[in-house]
Amino acid sequence: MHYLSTRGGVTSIGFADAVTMGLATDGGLLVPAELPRVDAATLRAWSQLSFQELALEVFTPFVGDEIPREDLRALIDRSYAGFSHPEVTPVVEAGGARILELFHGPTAAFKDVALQFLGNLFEYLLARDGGEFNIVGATSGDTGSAAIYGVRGKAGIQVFILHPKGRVSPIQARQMTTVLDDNVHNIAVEGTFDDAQRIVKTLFSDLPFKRSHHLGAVNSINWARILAQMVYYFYAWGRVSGGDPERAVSFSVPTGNFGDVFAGYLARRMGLPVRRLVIATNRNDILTRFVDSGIYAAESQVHRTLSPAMDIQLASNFERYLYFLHDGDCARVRALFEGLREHGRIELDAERHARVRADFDARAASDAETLEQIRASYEHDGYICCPHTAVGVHAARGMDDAVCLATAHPAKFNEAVEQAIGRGAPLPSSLQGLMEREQRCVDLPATVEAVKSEIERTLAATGAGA
Ligand SMILES: Cc1ncc(COP(=O)(O)O)c(C=O)c1O
Ligand SMILES: N[C@@H](CCOP(=O)(O)O)C(=O)O
Repeated sequence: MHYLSTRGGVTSIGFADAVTMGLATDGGLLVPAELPRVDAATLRAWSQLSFQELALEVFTPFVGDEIPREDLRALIDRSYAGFSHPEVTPVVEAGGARILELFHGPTAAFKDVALQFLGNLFEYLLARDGGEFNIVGATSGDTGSAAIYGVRGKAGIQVFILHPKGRVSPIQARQMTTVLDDNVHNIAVEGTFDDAQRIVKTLFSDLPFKRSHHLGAVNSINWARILAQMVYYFYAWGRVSGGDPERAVSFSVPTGNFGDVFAGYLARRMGLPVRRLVIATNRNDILTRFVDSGIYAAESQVHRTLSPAMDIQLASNFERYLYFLHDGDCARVRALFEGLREHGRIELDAERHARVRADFDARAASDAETLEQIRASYEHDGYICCPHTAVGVHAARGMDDAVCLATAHPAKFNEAVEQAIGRGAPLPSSLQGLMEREQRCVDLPATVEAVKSEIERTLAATGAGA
């Protein structure tokens, strides 16, 4: 399998290079040159597999012969051994909905599904090919801790995680800042998640800096994130349909950076029987407005909501979707992003807009609706969902075939949960004792220069880097 950039500046690299490159060197995102098709017989066979066996089958065509099958199997097994549920991502009937629980990993959010694998993959590639990785990532709360848990203590890897100061939940902040391994470096920036993401993308676009400091990406700009997140769509479909290829299901996906729902979109393009894909947003509803109007335009500010991990204006993976929407026309994608930079908007013609509406439904939930959904699910049978999950369950109301993605454990957001139902969710053992532990984090202004010098200073002190 070969990978290319959505903007055309990278035309043919292999899987390992795509994973280590992260953001494409021309500023675009890497996508597979072709998508394998999954036929009805394969779907039937896959529906019988365990999560780990299924991951091996889904990954294989994308990895090609770059990693021997037994090595890939071992990587997958190691990545999911630490999940607390034997099914890894079980589907449950709860709170009056059908829920795909994605929070049974070490940091209690769906990011673990991909980042446990990516951490092990980085380690494998380093052991095989030599070198080092200095990972730089931006987080609105969950990617950060999942990345840190994916690579903490791993030789040859340093990880720098930028989070927006005061804009992640107290538990999310502690999950990151209480990890004191020497290779973990937390940076709280005075700004929003979009500021942090812009800084990270700027560093990756500074090719001399990227190359000399061996930067690696853990955000969903990294293709391996999308690949690993596709697996649970196939898994959930198998559990719900019993493997009947005639039976399509819908998915409702709480959305911020567009990585998760994009993984579902690709799974459908590969042949997974998906009826509707619902983009569920909070008040930061650029994607909902895009589906409704065909116009992608950020508002003047990011709104603080009860689902803070989705307080995002510009969605990273939207570019990958535009690439597929324009049938792989890289010049067109490049022009659209130049237009976004110059005029602050992308506007589709009527024909493309109709295709978007065929690809997705989109609904936004206010904080009041989010609280009301947490309450309704709880009153149904005592099931507590996190506010992000509640946004997705709310968006799926009235759909009888929907699987709602539960993206985080509710105890990570107990302030919102308490507001809704008057009590918090019990803390899983992985989240206990965090508030009492020692922390390490530096505060920085939201500028590229400040972050760059902090990375250089830290790498010089650790003896890693250039
Ligand atoms: C709990 C939670 N739900 C949903 C999302 C949205 O996922 P995505 O960014 O892949 O759209 C995020 C982070 O982005 C998250 O942390
Ligand atoms: N909500 C995310 C934002 C970053 O998204 P990613 O999928 O691109 O890593 C978070 O929790 O950090």
